[in-house]
Parts: sequence; structure tokens; C-alpha cells
Amino acid sequence: MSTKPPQSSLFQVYLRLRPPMSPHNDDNERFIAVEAPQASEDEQEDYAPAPTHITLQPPNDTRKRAIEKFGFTKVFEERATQLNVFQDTGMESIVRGVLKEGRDGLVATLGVTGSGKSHTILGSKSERGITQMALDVIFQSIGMARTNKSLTISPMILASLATSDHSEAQLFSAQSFLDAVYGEPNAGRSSRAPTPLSPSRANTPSTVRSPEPLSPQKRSPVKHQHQSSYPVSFPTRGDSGYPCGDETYTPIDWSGKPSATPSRVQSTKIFSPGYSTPTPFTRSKPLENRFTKPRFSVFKEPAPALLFPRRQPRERAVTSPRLPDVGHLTIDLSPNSEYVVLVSMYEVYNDRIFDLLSPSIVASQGNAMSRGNAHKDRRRPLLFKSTEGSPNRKLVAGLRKIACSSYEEALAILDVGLTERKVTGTGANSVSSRSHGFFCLEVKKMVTKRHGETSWTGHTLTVVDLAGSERARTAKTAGATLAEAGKINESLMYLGQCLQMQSNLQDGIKTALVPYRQCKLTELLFSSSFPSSNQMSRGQYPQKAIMIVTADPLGDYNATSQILRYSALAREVTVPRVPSLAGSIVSATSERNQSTSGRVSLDDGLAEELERAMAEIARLTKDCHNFAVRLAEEEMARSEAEIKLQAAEDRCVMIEQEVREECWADMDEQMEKERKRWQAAWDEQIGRNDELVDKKVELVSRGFNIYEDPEPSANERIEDLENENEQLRRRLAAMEREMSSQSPTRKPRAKHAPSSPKGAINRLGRGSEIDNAIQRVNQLNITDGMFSVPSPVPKLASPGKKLRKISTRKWDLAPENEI
Ligand SMILES: Nc1ncnc2c1ncn2[C@@H]1O[C@H](COP(=O)(O)OP(=O)(O)OP(=O)(O)O)[C@@H](O)[C@H]1O
Repeated sequence: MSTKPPQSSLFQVYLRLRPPMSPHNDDNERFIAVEAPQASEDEQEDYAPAPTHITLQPPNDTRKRAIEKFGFTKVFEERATQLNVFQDTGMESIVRGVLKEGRDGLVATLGVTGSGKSHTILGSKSERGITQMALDVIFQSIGMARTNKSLTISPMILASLATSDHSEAQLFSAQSFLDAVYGEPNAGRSSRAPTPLSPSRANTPSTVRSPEPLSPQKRSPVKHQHQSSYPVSFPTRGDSGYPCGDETYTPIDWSGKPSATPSRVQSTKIFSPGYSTPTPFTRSKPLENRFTKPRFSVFKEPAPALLFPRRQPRERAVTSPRLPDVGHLTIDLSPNSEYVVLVSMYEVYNDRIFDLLSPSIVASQGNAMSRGNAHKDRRRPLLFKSTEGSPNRKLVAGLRKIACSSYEEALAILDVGLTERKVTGTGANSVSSRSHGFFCLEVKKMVTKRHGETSWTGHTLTVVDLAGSERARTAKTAGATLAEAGKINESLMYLGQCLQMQSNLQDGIKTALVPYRQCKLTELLFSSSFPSSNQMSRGQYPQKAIMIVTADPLGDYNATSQILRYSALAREVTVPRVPSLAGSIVSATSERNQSTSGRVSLDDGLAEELERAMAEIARLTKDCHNFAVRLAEEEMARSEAEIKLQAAEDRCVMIEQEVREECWADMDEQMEKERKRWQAAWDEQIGRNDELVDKKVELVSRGFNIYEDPEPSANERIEDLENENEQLRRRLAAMEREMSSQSPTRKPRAKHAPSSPKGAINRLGRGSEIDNAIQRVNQLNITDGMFSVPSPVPKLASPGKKLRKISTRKWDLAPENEI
């Protein structure tokens, strides 16, 4: 079983076994046995070969499981130190690739929860992890090559770095960033994530300092209060020359002289609504002009651009672990070169990418982020995409990148990012990472071109602390934590599929391409492994990558065997041969035959039959063995299917939860809309009422002006009266006609006859009435003089009196309905 990684290998895979948490922890049975390395003949005698294979011994339960043997590039046993791991995994060559050979590097840890991934990557209180050691090697190597030993990252350097960055990043100097994070005293917040030096990490197994295991009472569901002790002296405002705080800055030109006309760097960055002011150092447009016309301006850095929940400034600067020492691993770089290290950090949580150095601010929580599992994740996810400056290669766009000039600064940034990482306490690990953490160390080298123009080239070392796979039953997770675990297991399953493709390639099985686009995690891990031929021709080579698989030999057998199956470079299954009953009978018989030979001679027929039986038994035994192997394979397939089912179930739970959350969000939104609508209507009504009251008050304050109809003029009165007169005449005529029609036999009375005797009038019935009416009408031939404007004190009978009389008559004569 060869484990030499072939040319097609994407990852070198190492296995690291975790020491027991307590020396007396012998409750669980050890199920991993490290095979003694076989020294090859051509190897020198004084060279002790490292083990490469392990055997996984299934527990003695009723399920007769096969023994599996796995091969790795190298196996680190429990006693291996952090330095052993750093050196023997070839970290130095990976760092060299980044610094000198123009190759990206990737180191990732994979393992069951609690198996020691974070310990390997980030170290403990007493020992540094791979990340810190790599940073140390990088800064020591750069320091030796640097012309200017006390380099401070000036705004000019930042601006030129921003220009050469293709990832639409927001660039800050470490000093201004740390100033923003720790600027205000007494405004701190508690840290939840494990920092390499946090007390939660002080609980180390017996091989390290802490002798006591973590008792259940001491276990806390979240990380402890942030207590970093990096010897970082935090800058005061403006001491770096970098714009910050309330000071104003004079625009300067590329040569460093003050510029007459301030002009803002035109940024291509589009900011989310959460960021009210743009960051000054993002890539600007047009790209080529930024250096050929080296003119930019420095502005006061607007405070909201560096929004960050404020933390307590560190009160004491205890020395961080400087061990293991990696001074001997320094890499020779070309002298008189200028380098800057950009640190960025993000996590993949629920298949979405979140920047760990730019958390969102939740106003209602007093600048604290809603990041507990119980809260909604309000952070803005970032995209992994091709950008304008990098059309052929996908990048995490819009990250915050912090330019660090020293190891201490880089550690302090790392510390800030780690406190933002999702972690929680589970039944399997009191400080369990709930996301895949990516720590990117980008080393930029300044290149001066022929005409004095400068630009930056660089490559990245990405250190990945993967979240641990876990079984819900073991980890005793529920609710959101269970849903997280579902997502973690799913992404690890995709990662496993990609790694299995690698071992298939090694075995010469040419299957489909590595399916790395299935989820964000595999995309991020593998996309630099397959540069296009176009990229290769431009000097971009596949990344150098190593995977450190961690395993606890006393931990969960099923989960560990699953991870090992995914990740091992080689695998062999053996079924333990159980001595069969038939075999023992046969051998016993043959022995007896041999012992009695010479004394009793069996007849030939019996001997032949016995031989046939033995052959049959041998065939059956072989069949039986084959079946057992197949059964073992089937069992493995079944356990894989079970894991997939579990992942699918977890996914269902998560989808349900997401749908619920979406519904709630929708309902909240609707309610908010409705509330706003009602509020607007209410405000409008109140406004109207106020207006009305104001008007009334104004009216009262002005006094009432009573409106009176104007007196009719004399002509109008005459006209009215004439109309009335005319009406009456017509009425009269009508009445006369009526009367004449009542007694057609009688002669109509002479029109101008002298007044008739009383008896005649009475006979006519209404004759006297008509006469009266005629008389009255005649009286209405009133002269114009009657309506001359009355004098205030009338001497004669006033026209008013006459009018009153007329109106009385009108009443008398008018038909009933008009009245
Ligand atoms: N090689 C080691 N030497 C000393 N202590 C170790 C080692 N590996 C792990 N530990 C300790 O074991 C505990 C669990 O380790 P760690 O937190 O690194 O697990 P993990 O795999 O990262 O878990 P998760 O996936 O849940 O985050 C820690 O207290 C850590 O200090």
C-alpha cells in the first residue's frame, strides 16, 4: 500500500494523534494502532523513518466490523510537538513558496470535533500554533531583507497597495485598525471565541502543562472574557501619520508634498447600506493611471468606515508564547526589497462567507453584534467571485485587509478576528468551532519598474481551521447548534468526496473531475489547485497544500473512521480470519492420520473422500472470506449512507428553520410597513387637527366680521314689485276666466259697471272679493317716488309701511301651496 503522493495529488495528508486529556483516562479503548515504519534498504542507517500507516481496530461489539488500514504522508504520534508538526509537514517549503516561488500555500486541519485542529493551527497558552510560527518565519525573513528596518505603513503605501489589489478589499493599517477597535476605554465587550491565549485554551492534555481535565462544572458554553496578552503596544491617535480621529490632513501628492487641490481617491467599492462612509483605501479607477500619474490625496479617515464594537484596551502586556522558536527556519530573500503583510480573516458559516474583521453593528444592542446562536445573523455575507481586476480567478471580494509591519501587529489582528469567530460549547468540546475559519497572510512585495513606477506582487498563505464533524448523539446538540452541525457535516462530506477523488487518482482510477464547486468550503480550498492554462502562462502555479488530519485514538470510533476514510491517501480493508470449526476438524483429522500412519492404514476410498471434503471446506472458507470482505464493504457503504441521511435530515431541520426565520422576517416587515402606514395617517390627522385649531385661534384673535347682505337698490325693489304686480294680474285674469266659466248661462258682468248693489254681489258669491282685488291691484300703480331712498327720519308715511301692506296682501292672495 503506497502512500507516496503522486504528481496529481492536491494535498499532502498528515495524521496527528491527540494525546489523552488526562493520564488516567482509560475508560475508552484505544482503537488506533500506529504501524511501525518499514525502513527501506536505500535509506541511511541513522535516519529513523517516520510511520505512515495506522490500523483502525473496531471495538469489540456485536457488529463484526472489518479492520481498516490507512496510509498517510506521515503519522504524528501523541508525543509530537507543535514544532515537529510545523517542520515535518513541510511548512517551511510552503512559506518559501509564498515568499520566493510565487506559489500560494494552503494548510488545513480536518478532524472530528475536539480532536485538536484548533490546537494545531492556533496553539495554546504555552505553545504557538502553525499560524503564529508561519507569521514569525515570514516577518523574520522579511525583516532581514528589508531596507527600512522601521517601516511604518504610510497612507501612500496603503494607497498603492489598494491599487494593486484585485479583490475590492478595504485596506487599513494595523495601527489605525487597532486604534479603532481599542480606541475607547470602558466600552469593551466580551469575547466569545477562543484565542490562542484565552483561559479556555489553557486546558490542555497531560503532555502539556495543565494536569487537570476540564470538569463539567468548569465548562462554559461560550468562550471566556477576552484576555489577550500579546505584547502589543497600541498606538495613540495619529501617531503613525495615518489619518484617524478628529485631526484633519492636508492632501499630499505622490512625492509626499502637500497638494494644492484636494481630490478624493475615486473608489470602485460599492458599500452596503450598513456602511455610511466609504473607506479611503480601496482600489481606485482607472487602474493604470494610479501609478503613472502618482497623485492621490489623504483625507481624514471617516470614523464610520472603521466601525467595530469597541473593546477594553489591554491593561497588561504579558509576553505571548515565543515557543517553539522558529528562528532557524528563516528564508533568505533578495535584499533591499520592501514587503508588506496583509492579514485578512473570514469564516464560512452555513455555507456563507463572513468577514471576521468587519462585523456588523446592531444598533439595538449597543454596538454589539448579534452573533450568538440564539440571535439572527445580521452580517453581510461576502461573495466568492471573479472581479474586474481578476476576471479569470475567483476571490473573496470586499474583505477588510490589514497591513501589518510587525509580527506583534499581525498577532493582535489575528486576536481581534478570532474573538469574532462562531464558537459554542457542545457535549464533545467546550470550545467548539462552529464555522470553518480562514486566516489569510498575503505577502506583498514592492516591484519597481523601469520608469520608476512601482507596483506590488504577492502570494497568500491561507491557514484553515475547519469545524469538526460531529454526531448529534455524541455532541448532544439541539436546535440551532444541531442545524449548524448539519451544515458542517454536509460541507465536510463534500470535502471528503473531493479528497476521495484525489486518492482515486492516485490509485490510477480516472473518474470524474474533482467536484469542488459543490459548496463554498471546497470552492475556497480547491480553486487555487486548478489554475487555468492562461493563468499558468502568467506565472500562477497550483497552490502547495497540506491537510493535517487530527484524531483522538480514544474518541468516537465511527466519526473518526469516517474522517480517515475520506482523507487517507491509501486504504486497505482486512477481515479478521476467524478459525473455522471445519478447518480445525480437518486439521485434527489429518494430524491424527499422520500420527496413526503405519499402524492403521485407512482404505483408499475414505482417504479420497476426506481429501474432497477438505477441498470443499477450503473452497467454502474462501467464499466465506470473500463474503465477509463484501459484507465489510457493504457495512461501510451503509455507514456512509447513514451519515448522508443524517446530513440530509440535519439539512431538513435547517431549511425548516430558515423558512421559519424568513416567514418571521416577512411578517416583521409587513407589520413594520403597516405600522408606518398607520403612523403616517395618524401624523397626518394630527397635522390637520393642528391646522384647524390654528385657524380657529387665528380667527378668534382677529375678531369676528359679520357679513350682511347689501340693501337692495331702488330699481331692484321696483323690479320686484312690478314682477309681483304682473303675477297678480295674471292670477286675477285667471280667476275671472274661471268665474265666467262657472255659469255660462248668465251674462258676464259689464266691466266698468258702477258698483253693484249688495244683493247682486252676494249672488255672484265672490264678486266683492274680485272687486276688492282689482282695487288693490290698481292701488299698486305706485309712483317711482315712493322708492326714493328713505331719509333716516321719515316725515310722511314710510314706504316700509306700504311694503308691509303689500306683503300682507300677497299672503292673502297667494295660493296655498306657495304659502
Ligand atoms: N496535540 C495536542 N496537545 C495538547 N493539547 C491538545 C492537543 N490537541 C488538542 N489538545 C487540546 O484538546 C482540546 C480540544 O482541542 P481543539 O479545541 O483544538 O479541538 P478541535 O478539533 O479544534 O475542536 P472543534 O472542531 O470542536 O473546534 C483543547 O483543550 C486542546 O488544547
